[in-house]
Amino acid sequence: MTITAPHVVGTTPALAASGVACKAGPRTVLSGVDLDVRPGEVLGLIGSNGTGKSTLLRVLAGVRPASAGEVLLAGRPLGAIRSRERARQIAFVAQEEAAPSDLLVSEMVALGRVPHARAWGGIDEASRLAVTEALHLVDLEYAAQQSMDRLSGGERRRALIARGLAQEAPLLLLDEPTNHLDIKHQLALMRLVRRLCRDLDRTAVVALHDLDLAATFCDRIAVLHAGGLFALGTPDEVLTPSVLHDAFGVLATRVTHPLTGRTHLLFSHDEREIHP
Ligand SMILES: Nc1ncnc2c1ncn2[C@@H]1O[C@H](COP(=O)(O)OP(=O)(O)OP(=O)(O)O)[C@@H](O)[C@H]1O
Repeated sequence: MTITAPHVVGTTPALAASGVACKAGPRTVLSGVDLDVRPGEVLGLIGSNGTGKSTLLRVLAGVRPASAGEVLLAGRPLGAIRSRERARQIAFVAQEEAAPSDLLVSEMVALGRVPHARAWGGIDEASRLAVTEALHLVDLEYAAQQSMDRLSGGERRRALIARGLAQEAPLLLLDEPTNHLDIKHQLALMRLVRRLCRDLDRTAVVALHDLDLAATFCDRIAVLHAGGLFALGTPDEVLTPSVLHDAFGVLATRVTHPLTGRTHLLFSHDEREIHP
């Protein structure tokens, strides 16, 4: 498999996992995961259903303990960082979250500012600006004064992402952020993540099912399969017919977009893998 060197010479990884394992009850879901996330990169996390993408993101975010191994945040053991400090450093947007329905959208997004708030302090000007900016970035300013329970599925998703952006944390961990989004907002969101990392010193790990989005917007891609890290490398290195067949059981063909010249993937079933 294409596993690139785990250590980045001369640069402390923004996030590093070494030998990470995680159990769900008695079952080991993930084991032996070694992964460095380079400052400023967008790292895609792909794999078929149940291969542990969400589990790994939760361990990297510090909201689920590893059963073995260690996670380092900018060189510091994650477990040694207090939760408030961690929340200033890591914005984690989970795959599914029941958004509080009795809040206005702007109030919900302002929850992202809690790690920055002073005790007993109200929302300050910096936080107000961060909330407005986050809503603008996800194209949801128009809904700021709406109740959360009035939002569509895609709007709710964008509101939760806005809450993560309002945290202004250098590390973004996004679990299938494009779920529920229409194609325009999927592309806009991934372009935003790309821009935040390239221009604004953020680093992102993004679990994705859409392999074309992963190919287009990620610097590197980690493939999870069979309880571990199966492949890691640039999209060209990793999104090969061979890796995709092993990891997803499908046949993949690379095609060149006639207008952009970019490589895209077409998929078909491997007849041997189809179950009646
Ligand atoms: N709290 C839990 N209790 C029991 N099993 C769990 C728990 N959390 C995760 N698992 C199991 O761990 C495995 C990995 O789940 P996880 O949600 O990390 O996969 P995933 O790659 O994110 O899947 P998907 O693509 O479907 O979102 C699955 O088999 C799941 O059933």
